[in-house]
Amino acid sequence: MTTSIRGVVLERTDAERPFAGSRPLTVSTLALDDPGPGEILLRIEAAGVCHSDLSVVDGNRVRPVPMLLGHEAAGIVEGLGDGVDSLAVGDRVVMTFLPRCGECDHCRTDGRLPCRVGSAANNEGSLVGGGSRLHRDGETVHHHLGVSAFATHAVVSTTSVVRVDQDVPADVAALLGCAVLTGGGAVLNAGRPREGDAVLVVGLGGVGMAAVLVAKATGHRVIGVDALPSKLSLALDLGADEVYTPEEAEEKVVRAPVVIEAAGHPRAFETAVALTTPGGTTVTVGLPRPDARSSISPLTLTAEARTIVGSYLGSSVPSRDIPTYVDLWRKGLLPVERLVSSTVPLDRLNEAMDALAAGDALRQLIVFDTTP
Ligand SMILES: NC(=O)c1ccc[n+]([C@@H]2O[C@H](COP(=O)([O-])OP(=O)(O)OC[C@H]3O[C@@H](n4cnc5c(N)ncnc54)[C@H](O)[C@@H]3O)[C@@H](O)[C@H]2O)c1
Ligand SMILES: [Zn+2]
Ligand SMILES: [Zn+2]
Repeated sequence: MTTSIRGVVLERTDAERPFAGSRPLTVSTLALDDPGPGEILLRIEAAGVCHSDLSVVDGNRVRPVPMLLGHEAAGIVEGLGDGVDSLAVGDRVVMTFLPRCGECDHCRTDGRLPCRVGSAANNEGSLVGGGSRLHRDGETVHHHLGVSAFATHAVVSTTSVVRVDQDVPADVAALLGCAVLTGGGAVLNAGRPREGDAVLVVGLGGVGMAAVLVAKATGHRVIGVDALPSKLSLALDLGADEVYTPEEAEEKVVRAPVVIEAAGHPRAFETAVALTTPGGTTVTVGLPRPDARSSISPLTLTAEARTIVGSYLGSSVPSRDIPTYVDLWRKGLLPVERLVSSTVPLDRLNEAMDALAAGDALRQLIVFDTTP
């Protein structure tokens, strides 16, 4: 059995983006297989547009095509595969972009290393159960990061989701799955600021701004750095204490003991290291092109005892960390919904990618008609 769905498929990568006038994303009707053992069928409620989707479109992250994009989303469980007893039909879940087997050597590092099994499936564009559940006119369409949420429905592994209570609205739940887990985890799991430490964030998109919110929610002074003045004023609105362009920050010798790089640009990584105080930690979250190279002096690490930490999915264990963010949100300390800069219909995804590439958006959210 299959379900007929509507979804946004990337037909080919588009290195000419932005503003090339090319339209590599099309809305297609696809056949979605029933969930297999350990899998669930979800009705998607809301999905955010992240730079990691754009990076597949522009070829910076090389993935197999055709691929149904979207990896930051929330949905309602509509069907259960064999052996699924941890979830019930009607549950709301946060989708996370790295399935977690919970048993491999990487999963035993408490979130520091991305699950081996999940990473291998993500690189192939398949589900951890093997193969794809998405087809179009007899052709296989690949999954994006085990999620593929730019669609009316999805089939995913239960290891890709975390259940949340119904009081957490769909827009908040969606953003918890990538921006908040990644930006928040970069601060709490990887940067680990001590009481009184300032947190500096380089790159104030959806992920960096989530880092700003989580750092503020946990009592830290926050410094925001971005190349775009519009992002600096937004960061002040969201609670940053000070904001600078990279040039201003270097000129004024602004420094912090925990610095998060969330830009995905080699120059931003250099800025992040330069703005880290001696003895401090630079956490790099951005995913630049594979051939990108940065230049830093090894001496700034040795003689001044700095640490550089890489962090994927915020070094998170999603089932442990999402409830923490939900608690902060319930207390009014983490206004996740403020990361939504606009809502877009499914058939405007090409324009949404252009807006993101131009720096004109934080999180653009696709919302679906949720009447059953
Ligand atoms: N590690 C992970 O698990 C993970 C998860 C999600 C996203 N990402 C990556 O994190 C990065 C940020 O994602 P996003 O969705 O927030 O992107 P975004 O495009 O919304 O934001 C990036 C921001 O960086 C700024 N920027 C670019 N170059 C800069 C520079 N040299 N100095 C200062 N600021 C600069 C841009 O103006 C923009 O505001 C991307 O590379 C994305 O692929 C990583
Ligand atoms: Zn993402
Ligand atoms: Zn694992």
